[in-house]
Amino acid sequence: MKLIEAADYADMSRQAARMIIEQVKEKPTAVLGLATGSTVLGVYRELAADHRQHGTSYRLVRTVNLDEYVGLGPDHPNSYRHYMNHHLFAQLDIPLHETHVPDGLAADLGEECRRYEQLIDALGGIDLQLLGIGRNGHIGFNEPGTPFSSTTHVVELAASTREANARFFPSLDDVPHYAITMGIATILRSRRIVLLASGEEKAAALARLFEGIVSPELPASALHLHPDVTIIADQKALSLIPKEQRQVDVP
Ligand SMILES: N[C@@H]1[C@@H](O)[C@H](O)[C@@H](COP(=O)(O)O)O[C@@H]1O
Repeated sequence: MKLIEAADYADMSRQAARMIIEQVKEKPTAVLGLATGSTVLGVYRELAADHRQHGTSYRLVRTVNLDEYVGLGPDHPNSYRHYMNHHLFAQLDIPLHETHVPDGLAADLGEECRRYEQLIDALGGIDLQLLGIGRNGHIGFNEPGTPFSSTTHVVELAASTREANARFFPSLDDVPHYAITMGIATILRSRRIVLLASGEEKAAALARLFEGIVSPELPASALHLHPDVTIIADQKALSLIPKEQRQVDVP
């Protein structure tokens, strides 16, 4: 694992966007694995600005998102499909049919999970997967206890995750209880992974990640098993890790 220490949220966002832009320039047909949430919003703003100002093209890029709420469709303002269309896809020249998000309205959710898994393989696998991290160390919606062998599956959201995401909904009761998420094994099949962390509320999860213990109790710790992971974290997210311990070449 490689750590890039960013000064703050804006610096983290710029550095992550730079990596994505370089990936797309190097391989115009790249498959990008994308995430939702607050952390990655700055990255998407940077990509949109770069597209406007410098014309980086996404015409041949394909994308797959990590997860989606069960029961929320593209028109629902809180669905991840809606988020992606609004914050990123509408700002780029990417054809919408080349962007993929699990279908939270699928009648047969098990079948949808199998379809999504096969789709990722059919696209040739993910070149660069962008990740945020939950306060409990989740990646995608893989909550603590999820086996590292998991592929795309339906998950019941932890109470703490529903509470953390309630800020986007009218009330806690409106937050869905279930989601479809890429599994840990799906994420680990990506060729490169970039995990972002910003702010004090992520400091505890990041400190546990830096302890180097590899356990399903901290889903993000599966990233220690991957050969090409870059963490870009700002000073607040790193605040519980003494400077001399900011080495992550473990285990
Ligand atoms: N499913 C999403 C994750 O994909 C996201 O990375 C994480 C952090 O979200 P945020 O960036 O808003 O803190 O939690 C959410 O529940």
